[in-house]
Amino acid sequence: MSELYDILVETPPTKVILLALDQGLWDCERSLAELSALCEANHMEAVAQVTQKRQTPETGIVLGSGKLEEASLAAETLGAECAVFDGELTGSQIRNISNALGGLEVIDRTMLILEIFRSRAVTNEGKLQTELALLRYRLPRLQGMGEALSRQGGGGGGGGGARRGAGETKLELDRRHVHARIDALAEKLAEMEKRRGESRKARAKTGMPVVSLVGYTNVGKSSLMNALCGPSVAEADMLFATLDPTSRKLILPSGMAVLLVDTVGFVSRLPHNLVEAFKSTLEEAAWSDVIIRVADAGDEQREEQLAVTDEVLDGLDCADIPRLTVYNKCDKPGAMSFDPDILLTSAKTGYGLDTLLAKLDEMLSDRVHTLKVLLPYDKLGLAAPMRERGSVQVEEYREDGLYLEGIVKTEDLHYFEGYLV
Ligand SMILES: Nc1nc2c(ncn2[C@@H]2O[C@H](COP(=O)(O)OP(=O)(O)OP(=O)(O)O)[C@@H](O)[C@H]2O)c(=O)[nH]1
Repeated sequence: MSELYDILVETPPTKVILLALDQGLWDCERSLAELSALCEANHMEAVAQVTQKRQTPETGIVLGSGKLEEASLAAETLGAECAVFDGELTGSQIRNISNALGGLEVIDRTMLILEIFRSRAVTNEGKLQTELALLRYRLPRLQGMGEALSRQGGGGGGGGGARRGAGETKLELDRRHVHARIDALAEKLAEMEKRRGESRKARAKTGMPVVSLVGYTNVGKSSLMNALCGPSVAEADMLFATLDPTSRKLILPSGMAVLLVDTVGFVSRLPHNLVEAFKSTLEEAAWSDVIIRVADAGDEQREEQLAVTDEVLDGLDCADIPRLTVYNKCDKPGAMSFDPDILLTSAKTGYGLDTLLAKLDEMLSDRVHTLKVLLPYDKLGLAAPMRERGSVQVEEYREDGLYLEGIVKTEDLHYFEGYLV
């Protein structure tokens, strides 16, 4: 993150012009608003937007030549250095549009999202995955792209030349080199994926129930995590503040300790290669005991977004994991009104957080038991499952042993048979 903040402080945002083709397939205005926020998240400022309503794209240049002339003029007048198209473009479309705009650099929505993911990646695996996704997407589009993206903080971090490819200009990006880099990245990632599986197994052994927060970007997942566990995860009013899953320990009212996992936020029309690239990140959700689907109570599209969230989760083999829906940001003016059947929360004011915790306790209740035990002094090791995977509420060293009152996981119950009080 510090790298990003340095860039934000040092340089003014790159001015860009947004281009969109409105075929009536989705809410174009809303999509452009999201694109503008994406630009902001990548240190770019949208100074104008040019939209054309038409059923079929113009051959080669997508928008009509008159529209592109209009865009070219607006870009020149407003000092835009780059045009961002709200959709996916092929390599030749990028070249053609760039030519029609007098050589202005052209990028597309997917590239922008991939670049944001790359610059926000925290873990080594996240960095490699994002670089791989970006290189794979850029490879057939090398010509026609310029430097606006590469100026947004390429390089740095990620061990030696590990990230050079993603930050270079088109001239430096020799196809052969990119191919070799893609192969090397894919190989390293396969290795890491294997190790990741092993660490998941290790986590499963610790036995703490896992609860993951999933949902669209900016709905307040990191804020909820902070409000529930105390501050520590970076939070920003920009998209994609979270790239890698972050886990924190959360103590429920019953005393049960759970691992709360924050996952990467979804975006509308998530590019296919991006889903692939982040599959292992989203798969965290598949390893949970409970999935909390977070929606923005003030967003009109919340139900559609929840449906997309479910679709993605279903593709990740999560069908049998209980889901809890939380409508966050209920403090916002115009948010949903109170309904006893709906779990409304505000990470900002703390409203509903107690109910959320109680609900988690209820959903996980069959996972734990409350016990009173007296462990003889030669059996003190048995206290470990209660200390590490449950919680100790009363602890007294007595003449005949250690007296404990607390919570243990159901699968640990057998350790205490024979010592119950
Ligand atoms: N009014 C209000 N704003 C909130 C609430 N929760 C979060 N926000 C704001 O919403 C913005 C996004 O919050 P985050 O917690 O970063 O959202 P996220 O879902 O983790 O986003 P990604 O990391 O992009 O997936 C921030 O500006 C928060 O301050 C809330 O309950 N009420």
